[in-house]
Amino acid sequence: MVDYIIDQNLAILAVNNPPVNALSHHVREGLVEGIKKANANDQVTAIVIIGKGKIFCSGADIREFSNHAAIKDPVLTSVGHTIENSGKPVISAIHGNALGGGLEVALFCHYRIASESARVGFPEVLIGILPGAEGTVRLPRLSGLSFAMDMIASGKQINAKDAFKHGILDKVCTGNILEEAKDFAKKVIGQPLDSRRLSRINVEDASNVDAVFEVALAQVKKKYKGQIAPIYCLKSVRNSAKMSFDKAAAEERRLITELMLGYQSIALRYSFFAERSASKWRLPCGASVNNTKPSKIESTGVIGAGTMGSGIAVCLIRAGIPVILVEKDPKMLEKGMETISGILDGSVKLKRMTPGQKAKCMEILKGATSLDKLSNVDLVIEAVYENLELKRQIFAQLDKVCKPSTLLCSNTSTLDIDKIASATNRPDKVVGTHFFAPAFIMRLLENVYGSKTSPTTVATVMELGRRIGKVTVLVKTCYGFVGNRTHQCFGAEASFLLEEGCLPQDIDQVLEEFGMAMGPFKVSDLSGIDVGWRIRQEVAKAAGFKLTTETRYHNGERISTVGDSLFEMGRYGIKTGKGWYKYDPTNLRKPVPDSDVADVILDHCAKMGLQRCKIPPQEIIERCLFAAVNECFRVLEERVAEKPEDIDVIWQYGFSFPRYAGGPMFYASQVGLKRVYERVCFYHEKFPYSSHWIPSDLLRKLASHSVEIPMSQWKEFVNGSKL
Ligand SMILES: CCCCCCCC/C=C\C=C\CC(=O)SCCNC(=O)CCNC(=O)[C@H](O)C(C)(C)COP(=O)(O)OP(=O)(O)OC[C@H]1O[C@@H](n2cnc3c(N)ncnc32)[C@H](O)[C@@H]1OP(=O)(O)O
Repeated sequence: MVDYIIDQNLAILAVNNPPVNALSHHVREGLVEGIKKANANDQVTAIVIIGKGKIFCSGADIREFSNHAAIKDPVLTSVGHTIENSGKPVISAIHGNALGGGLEVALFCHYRIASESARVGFPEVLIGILPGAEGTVRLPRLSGLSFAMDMIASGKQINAKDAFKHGILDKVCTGNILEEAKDFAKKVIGQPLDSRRLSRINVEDASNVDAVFEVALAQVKKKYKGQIAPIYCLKSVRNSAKMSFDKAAAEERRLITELMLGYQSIALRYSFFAERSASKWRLPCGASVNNTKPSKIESTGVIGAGTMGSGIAVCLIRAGIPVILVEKDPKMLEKGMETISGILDGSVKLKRMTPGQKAKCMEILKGATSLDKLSNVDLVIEAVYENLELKRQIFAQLDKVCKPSTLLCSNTSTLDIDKIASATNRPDKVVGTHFFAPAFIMRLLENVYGSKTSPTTVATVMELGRRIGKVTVLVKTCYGFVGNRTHQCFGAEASFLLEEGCLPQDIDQVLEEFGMAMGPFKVSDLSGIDVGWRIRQEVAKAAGFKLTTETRYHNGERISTVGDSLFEMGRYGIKTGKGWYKYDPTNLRKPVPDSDVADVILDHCAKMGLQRCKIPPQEIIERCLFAAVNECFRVLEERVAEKPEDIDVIWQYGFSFPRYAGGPMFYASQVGLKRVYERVCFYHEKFPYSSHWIPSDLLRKLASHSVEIPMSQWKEFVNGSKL
């Protein structure tokens, strides 16, 4: 796992642990052996540590952390001490990335050089820990306190040029990194090493540490609300200036141990792997990412120049994929093109894109008013409003107009893909591509297969998601798919809580304190109360009844229409300056609780004869989350989602579920399924008119076991395969 190569008078230690050169046990062993061997060889005058493949080193092997008691010697700090104490100079030669423990290895070395394109960083905070092999004690000795606090607490990666500027690197190389490392090594042979050993030098500006810490702490608390690790990162860097090197390193060890055993880090490590596992799709027929090739997509069409269509077009052109945007009303088309241009202008303003890049994007965007213009594209995404008949008409027409190989995708957020596909003669090439609004910002893409969608079609839209930078999850068709179907239960309970005693701000506050980026009523104001109203009207129409503000039940199912009263008052949310909250036109980001809304709610309750009472925060959390969790288990049971990780990724990226709480499925696993099941049964008894409280069979089966079944085994209980 570490290749030992002698090249003239140099020993080259090449870390060889694909795919990302993580510091697994054998790598750590190999580094220690290599350093010792090189020191014992009189012919060797200097040592170079380099990574094989595309990367220097991605850091500690995160998988080892789940069984940290079994982490075998040598641990990374003793590897590092062997490197630092080497009597011969050790140079790290960085290309690709040096992350976390990988950067720590470099900081143990006497010299660090890197390719121009290399990036370095301490992403540990993103998995809820801190750099635990003296990174928090060593970095400030090179870069100063303020920079170290920012870099470690944010987890951001910086490029080689910036790393050089901040003292982390000794040289930025333009040529072959190994050749440059060899030349560099020859120049430093024989030079004294003590001043190059970071454990022997002091932190500059140590006297300022408390002031620097307070400023950084205030920023971190605001930016990473609710998260523990960023604060511990700052504390550990502060220690580096207040204590001896050895004492600060021992404290760092104590802090990382505490973090690693904590709930947030366990959830964040789970989230890291869940996100990666989502891309490993598999269909019930056995086709999977490993055995199915995507088709080539070189041109696309997007139908509908409204908010969604424009947003989707931005995602495609930003990735260099040409788009024909079709909108039958020329004025709407013009407006859509302007919206797209405006979105890209925003990116230029934020320096996420140069004006030249914007111009290139606009060059590959064409407008059209007829579907005929899509005859030759490889893939079409329909993004018209949510109406099954309209979508079926469009798909039937596309089937006639487009070449036989064109994939036909719908951005429907709820409708059955099979019903759309059956309007065509190519149901194998019909698939759902459900973007979340605003499509050019939200990273989630929920791809939906129908009963006839082919593996190649699935592979193609999964690959398209990757190409446009989305976190892409595959699910099976059903009403609302995974995201909206499970989130609807969450929203329904939030509305019922309004009818029983809460105000919007009470519910939002509790759920924000739980960790949601925004409570459901702030989200509703942002997305538009009119949008929710329209969806509810469509659903009622499809179900054959008229929904009014008087409706309380349909088919024995409780319905809350309190939001519809706001719609009727023209309170659509931020866009009208009033919704669940009121907004000062000069500060639309700040929702202000509105006594008029309280009056509407109280009035609604009085009219409906609903008794109000005080509802404790714990009930708010349970009602919203457990209702969703129960539905998530049903989704798993019906194999709408293939694995619990897929559901959690959808909630994190679609509904801002806090990553440090994992997702509804992970959360349920931590609460304990027995407890979750008991509470679902309790609410089912209390609220018999909400079918989302009917306990899921899968949840019942799992909860009936005397020991908790690990998440990785839940799938085995689907379809009665295990009892
Ligand atoms: C109880 C107390 C005990 C205390 C013991 C404390 C000991 C502490 C000592 C040292 C501590 C050091 C801390 C660390 O170093 S933590 C790790 C920090 N590093 C990271 O977080 C990097 C994470 N990885 C990435 O950001 C990316 O993977 C990247 C390296 C940029 C590559 O990206 P990309 O090319 O897009 O590839 P993927 O992300 O898809 O990854 C490919 C596969 O590799 C797996 N992977 C990646 N990094 C790691 C890793 N560090 N450990 C294990 N596995 C890793 C990833 O899951 C993919 O796997 P698969 O293909 O199976 O999905």
